[in-house]
Amino acid sequence: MHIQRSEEVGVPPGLRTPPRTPPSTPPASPVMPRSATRVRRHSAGDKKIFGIDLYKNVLITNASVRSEGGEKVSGHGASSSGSGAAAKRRNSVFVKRGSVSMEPIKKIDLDDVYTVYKQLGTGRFGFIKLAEHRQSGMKIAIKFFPRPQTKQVDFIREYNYSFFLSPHQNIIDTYEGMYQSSDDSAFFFVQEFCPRASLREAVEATNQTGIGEVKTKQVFTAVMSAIEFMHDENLVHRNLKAENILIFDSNDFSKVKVTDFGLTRKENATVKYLEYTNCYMSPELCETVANEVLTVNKAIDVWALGVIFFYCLKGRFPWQKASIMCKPYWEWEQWLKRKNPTLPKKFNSFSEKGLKLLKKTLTPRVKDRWSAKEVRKCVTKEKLLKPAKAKEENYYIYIDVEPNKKASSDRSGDSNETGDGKQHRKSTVQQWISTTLAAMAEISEQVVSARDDI
Ligand SMILES: Nc1ncnc2c1ncn2[C@@H]1O[C@H](COP(=O)(O)OP(=O)(O)OP(=O)(O)O)[C@@H](O)[C@H]1O
Repeated sequence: MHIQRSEEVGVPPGLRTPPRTPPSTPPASPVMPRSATRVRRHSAGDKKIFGIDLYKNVLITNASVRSEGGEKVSGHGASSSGSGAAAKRRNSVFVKRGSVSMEPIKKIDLDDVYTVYKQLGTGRFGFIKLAEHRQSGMKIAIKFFPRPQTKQVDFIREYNYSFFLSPHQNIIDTYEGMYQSSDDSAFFFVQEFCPRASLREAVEATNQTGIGEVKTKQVFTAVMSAIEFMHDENLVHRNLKAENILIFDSNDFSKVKVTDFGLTRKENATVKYLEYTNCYMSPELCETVANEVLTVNKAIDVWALGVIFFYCLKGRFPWQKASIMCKPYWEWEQWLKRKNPTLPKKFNSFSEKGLKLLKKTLTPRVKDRWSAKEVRKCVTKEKLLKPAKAKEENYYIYIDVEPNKKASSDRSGDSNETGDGKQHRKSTVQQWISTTLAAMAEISEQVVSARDDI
């Protein structure tokens, strides 16, 4: 299936759609991103159009990826088992060979088409370089996937999600075409270049003060539009982080786009967990052991959004890892579970609604997490921080604690800590140590039993 581009409005010369059959000579130019066509922007109606056209293709790709030995996707009934029904389904997939998702990977000599400049970023799976399209002089970003480390199916999947999500105004534009360097060293595809910075760099530039409420609202309006769009289509990004949010203008943050769809999967797909954690990962991800199979859930993205929200406003991360072995996380969890009456100090500057957003995104109970829509409503409509004067006060103390403990917890924000306060703090640390030790013992038991299962 190919989406028609009858009117290629505003396309620079030389950036037209390529012929559907692969040219015998290397393409003279990258081709236009889907968003350069006259595809109307994100609205309820558009989603329907995309839902039929775009995502059928993404599903096809997923199915073809499955049949080539990729991960299993539950919910669509396909498997690589080779049963009669599955074979039939695979056939129907291959009938679609003329579709964009099945187009060939073209081998080109990079230097014939582009002048490649500096590296813009590196990730776990590849690297991005700034380049200039020789024919048009246009600056573009090339995403490289080194071979042989990158499996072809992973490259095709990422290209397809990136390309088909491109029409959304808050998602990076990906130009049509999958390529392979002539020396076989890498696969690559081409994206629009973001000349400014990622959200990570923007926040780091504030020296741990955060980008403030106005810019946070701007960033979240854009990001939530993209994520709501993906979630409505039952796609989960799975790698939301400040590095993957690109800011095109550093002054008012009016153009913000989400990138990196390398881990994007359909909701309910089953994936193997790899031994890797970062500070955006939810506790259910941090708790898994290597090679454990997980079901993809939108709540993974919602947790990461909570971390990004905190990061934007505070200029630092709430914790390194959402595990009770990480004290800052443990303290937050204890407060959420009402086991500790005192809100950790780093959350004091949030307004009642800002704190509610954190409670409803950074909750270990997956079922209690908000939807992307609820996050967007709260961020865009509510006041997120307390007025500057009130920031030092600690309003959020649960009242259902023993009276003698309450006296000390009320004063926990004071620098002149009393004996009671010190005692309380000491017992909190002791409690954390004993919980951590117990959890470590439990986890090592789980690891042993997981190995025994194999
Ligand atoms: N179009 C672009 N323009 C400018 N910079 C970009 C662009 N795309 C990505 N970058 C920068 O390069 C970094 C790495 O890119 P990307 O996240 O796509 O790689 P990755 O290998 O998928 O990384 P990860 O380890 O997160 O999976 C990004 O964090 C971003 O800061």
